[in-house]
Amino acid sequence: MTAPMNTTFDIRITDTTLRDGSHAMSHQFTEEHVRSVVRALDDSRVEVIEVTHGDGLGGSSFNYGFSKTPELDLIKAAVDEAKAAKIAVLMLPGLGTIHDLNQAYDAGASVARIATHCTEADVSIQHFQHARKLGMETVGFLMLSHRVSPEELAVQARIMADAGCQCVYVVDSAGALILDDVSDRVSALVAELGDDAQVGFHGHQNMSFGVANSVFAVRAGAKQIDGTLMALGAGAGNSPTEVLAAAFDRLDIKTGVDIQGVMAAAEDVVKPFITRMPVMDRASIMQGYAGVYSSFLIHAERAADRYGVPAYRILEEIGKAGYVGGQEDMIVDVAVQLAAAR
Ligand SMILES: C[C@H](O)CC(=O)C(=O)O
Ligand SMILES: [Mn+2]
Repeated sequence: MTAPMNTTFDIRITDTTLRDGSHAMSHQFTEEHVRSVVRALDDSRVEVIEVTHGDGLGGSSFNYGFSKTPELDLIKAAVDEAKAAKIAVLMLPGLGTIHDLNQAYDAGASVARIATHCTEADVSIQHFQHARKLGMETVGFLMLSHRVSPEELAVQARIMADAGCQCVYVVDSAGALILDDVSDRVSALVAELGDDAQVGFHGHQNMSFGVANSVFAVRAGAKQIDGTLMALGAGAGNSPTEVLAAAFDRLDIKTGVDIQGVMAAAEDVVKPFITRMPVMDRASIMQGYAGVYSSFLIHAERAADRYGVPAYRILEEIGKAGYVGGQEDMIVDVAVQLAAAR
């Protein structure tokens, strides 16, 4: 297996400010945003930096929201700026294609992170095979991992690993998992995958458990952990990279990250350009509580303004309906029904 990470450290932090943070920025990142964030993260020895539209390669669209700057230009800028860090891209099969992956690879991206709903790992098989053929490091994202049991999740992780995935992530897309929920899922994946692939964890702050859940993940055997500067990300945001680095250091879990560097990156580089600070408010807490995909927040807020119904109510109904990523267009339907029922 190609070594997915530097084994000098206990775990590897991947920063996804420039991908998950794209949701909170309504996909309006500029080349200058990318260059300044990559420079700061690279100087702080963060080993992997993800850069893509919030919904992955090819995400810029009417359904998901148009990017201000073509993502290939952002990826090229990141590659140009990074001295040591690897640049990662996310793709959701179907939304992004193998053609998009080839273009990202030609632009210099070296880590392919392929994301599927937690029950649909089989749609990622050809993408992992292709990414490995290109020589890219591979990561699998099992989104909305709270929706299935640890055992069911492990079956899906096995599908990804057999296809060539080198690290399968438990992705808490809704910020719905709490402590043991994370340990149980990570442990199940570690037991299933053994030496065949590592396990990672990607957290959201909707119920304020991002960092604590990441600690539980590491204690259960996770080797890769995601964060974003200033928590910039979908819903109430992600586990903040600067807090993860500091907390892991206090727990003597070695990450290799310069803590002062990422704190400065959050405060001096990212905070000034944030247009909408991620917060734990009624709507985002409801996402965690009702198990709703964090990326739905901005869509629900827009529908709330348009149809005069509260965003938290729209999200509550979406939780009951069990919608998954890709069903962004259904959010308007829910708002219309709530407005009609009023
Ligand atoms: C495409 C999603 O935003 C991926 C992700 O970060 C999550 O599910 O969480
Ligand atoms: Mn996310």
